[in-house]
Amino acid sequence: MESHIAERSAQLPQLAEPRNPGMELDLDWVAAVQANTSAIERRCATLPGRRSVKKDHQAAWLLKAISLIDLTTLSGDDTEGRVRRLCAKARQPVNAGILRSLGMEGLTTGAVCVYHDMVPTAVKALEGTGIPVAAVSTGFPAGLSPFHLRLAEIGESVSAGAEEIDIVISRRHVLTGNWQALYDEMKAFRLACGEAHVKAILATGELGSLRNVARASLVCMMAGADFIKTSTGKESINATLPVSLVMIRAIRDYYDRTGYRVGYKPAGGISKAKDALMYLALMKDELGHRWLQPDLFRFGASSLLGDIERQLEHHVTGAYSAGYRHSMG
Ligand SMILES: O=C[C@H](O)COP(=O)(O)O
Repeated sequence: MESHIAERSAQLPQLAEPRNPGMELDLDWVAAVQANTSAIERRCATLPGRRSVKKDHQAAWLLKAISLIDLTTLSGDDTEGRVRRLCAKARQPVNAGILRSLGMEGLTTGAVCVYHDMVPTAVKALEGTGIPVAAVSTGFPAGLSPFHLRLAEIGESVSAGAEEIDIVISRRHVLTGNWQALYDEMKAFRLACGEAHVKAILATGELGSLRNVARASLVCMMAGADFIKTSTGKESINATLPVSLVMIRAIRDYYDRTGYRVGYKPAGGISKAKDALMYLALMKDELGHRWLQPDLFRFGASSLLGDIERQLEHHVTGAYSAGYRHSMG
């Protein structure tokens, strides 16, 4: 059992994906974008029943999910100690004995995601591991600080060693249909990131309609986003399956039209292993295996890993441990 679980969860050899360079803003394409809400909701309603994977398959998918987590702490009371503990968890996400028995020693999370002030601590704690640090930026979560400060914040996080920058867009540009302003803003953010990869947080729960989500996704990709991400985790509605379907299909359309693969990051409120499996099934159905690699898919999650660890422990030992035994920070 062990070796084939490891085999099934092994990542594809690292593929060199060219970065999305973006393109001119194509307002005709943006205007033509539609989202059929009832068809999208019908499609998502079929997911929970149809896609349950069992036993060894489930363990393999859960191990895969771990490699795709941006292990996150974004709290006002974050301390260096909490971030160091989180980084230790990113380096060894599951109890060593369990990983050994599943043949998955060396497994890590996809990244660690923190506020700017915590970047140096995380970079130091992850030295030599190859695990990147992601910084939320641009006045996260509201994104309403002065524009020049939002650009400067990106630069400071990159200088401090963040390899990934999660920016927040100005929701008002979407709500007022000012696609040029959204495009210009996103383009400036991408430029400020330099070599660091940029994830565009749309805050979908605040965009008013699925059509707006689809159009904002497209404009951010046109402006050079490496990833599009649902939420900050601070909106009252965060990642959902319908929003994910809309964003994933926007990614597919963009790929079909330009040949560039953009990544997807659902974030906020994903805390159960079974929910993670549903997202992975959706990705596989809509975009295929290539999009299940850390360079093209991440979960933004602060507590998902704890539940996955519990499920894996149950898989190996037959018993569930209490949730408090799997705290993150
Ligand atoms: O980007 C990540 C989110 O802020 C995490 O949200 P969560 O705490 O609901 O998992």
